[in-house]
Amino acid sequence: MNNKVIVALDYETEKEALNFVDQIDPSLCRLKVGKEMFTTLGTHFVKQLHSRQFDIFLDLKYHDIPNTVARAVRSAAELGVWMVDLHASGGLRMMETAKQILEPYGKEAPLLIGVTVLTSMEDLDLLQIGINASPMEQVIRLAHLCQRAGLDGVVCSPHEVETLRTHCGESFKLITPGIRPEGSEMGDQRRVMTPKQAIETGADYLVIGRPITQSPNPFATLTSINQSIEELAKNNQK
Ligand SMILES: O=c1ccn([C@@H]2O[C@H](COP(=O)(O)O)[C@@H](O)[C@H]2O)c(=O)[nH]1
Repeated sequence: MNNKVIVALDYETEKEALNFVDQIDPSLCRLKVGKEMFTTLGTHFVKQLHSRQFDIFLDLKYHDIPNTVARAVRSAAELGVWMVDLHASGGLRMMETAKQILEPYGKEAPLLIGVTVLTSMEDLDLLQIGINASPMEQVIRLAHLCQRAGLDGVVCSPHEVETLRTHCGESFKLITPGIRPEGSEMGDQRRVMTPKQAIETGADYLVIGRPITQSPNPFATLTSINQSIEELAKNNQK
């Protein structure tokens, strides 16, 4: 079971998404349902993926007042997703309230993850929204806040993984979008690494969308990424 790759299912239609999903199985990857597909298809789509036994990361990046976010997180828990996220910049009280509402679910609760600084952002983007800090500084600050709120981990770029591992410890989950296999287009992403580099730096999970979903052969691309990760693991065991 390769547990490291989470494929971002950012398709326009259910048909396109299921066409890909039906070529793969849960031993190859987990799946991320984000704003585009959830807004179009809703919980029905997540249930369809669950019926195929996939672990689902519901990536809706909640950012609202504490009560609203907590109730949305509870709905995600009721849906049975494996992981759900919120924007850490929503603040400590928002995150603590979301964590508390998951208490009755015990071990069945989804992993609750804080989004730090979007991987599409660099220094200038932060300055434009009034944050006079580098992405690294802001990610560290928000990751500490997430830990204080009792969250299970953060979304960050692969560039911050090594530093966060030192600051936040081994069990704090580090989820990294901004993954670009060699030769693939950056698109809107800014803080990127290849799958191999991201694993080497210590990321727990790699979120990969367009390099797989827009590949002429998504199955082959996913397989080749998995192979490169497995080779690394084998080499590290030697
Ligand atoms: O900081 C973030 C947080 C979330 N994402 C999401 O990950 C995927 C990445 O897709 P690519 O096509 O591989 O760029 C996408 O669904 C984003 O919403 C992120 O990129 N950065």
